Amino acid sequence: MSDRNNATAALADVAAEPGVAKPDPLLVADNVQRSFGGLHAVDVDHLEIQRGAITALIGPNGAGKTTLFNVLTGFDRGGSGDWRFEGKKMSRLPAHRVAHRGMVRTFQLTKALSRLTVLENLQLGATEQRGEAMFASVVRPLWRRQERAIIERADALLARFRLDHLRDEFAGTLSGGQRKLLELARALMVQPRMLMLDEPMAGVNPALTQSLLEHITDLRDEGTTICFVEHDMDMVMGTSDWVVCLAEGQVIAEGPPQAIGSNPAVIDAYLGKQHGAPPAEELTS
Ligand SMILES: Nc1ncnc2c1ncn2[C@@H]1O[C@H](COP(=O)(O)OP(=O)(O)OP(=O)(O)O)[C@@H](O)[C@H]1O
Repeated sequence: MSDRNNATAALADVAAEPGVAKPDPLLVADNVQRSFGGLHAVDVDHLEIQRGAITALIGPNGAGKTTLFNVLTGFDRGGSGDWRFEGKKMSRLPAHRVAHRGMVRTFQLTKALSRLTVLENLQLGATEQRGEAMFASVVRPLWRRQERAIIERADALLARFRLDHLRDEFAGTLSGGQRKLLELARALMVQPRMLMLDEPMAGVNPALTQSLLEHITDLRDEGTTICFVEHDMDMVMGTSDWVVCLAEGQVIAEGPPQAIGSNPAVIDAYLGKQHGAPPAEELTS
């Protein structure tokens, strides 16, 4: 049985209901809330993410997907609630400690990072997420050993993602798809157990789409749990084992991709919005 079949089989008996329990959850979140002034951007009662599966987080523009990612990964510490990773409390830990425990999110390449080389981006990915820079800088032999290990890992990832020929180029010169691969490689520098991908397909040309999809499913097949936010419904339907739909901060539906495409609450949520609504036929295709 392929790993996608394994992940799908593990979820086969799970009811398609918001907040439903999973057989082997890696992440369990309760009462996660984040408001901006009077706006309840995130208000999730209960959410479980199945270990070893690819979970897509969908929803119309402004549904709260990115905010939920930011709160769970410690990049936005203004939220409240209780969430556990491997059964251990993670709520309100700073991002580097969340990453140290194994939950890492990707970031779009910023202007500042564009001025670093591809290799430097990966080196930074290894240290910033670990929060060990200060300690390491006073223990030089240890620092040198770590630095060598970091470069070896970076080179292995560059080869894996076929970016090795771009190792010493400025990241700003990369194409949209190559940037996405670099973002993925940066996150993998710390060998995460759970990868949170924010719009992995945005700005990727069709030539690189398939290769990016294969990298993501390979990571799942190697045992990494993946959760991604994505507007591209082809990717959601073609890649995910489970889909969670947010609207106005709440989980309004979840289930296997085929069931979500025809779920009336999901179609209503998209059609009720002026922007970011995929046509109904895209949801059901
Ligand atoms: N820093 C902020 N200050 C004020 N409001 C914010 C802030 N961040 C997000 N919001 C608001 O919270 C709501 C949820 O935004 P969020 O970006 O999480 O949605 P999303 O589902 O990721 O949307 P999109 O698909 O368009 O990226 C929106 O109404 C947004 O305007």
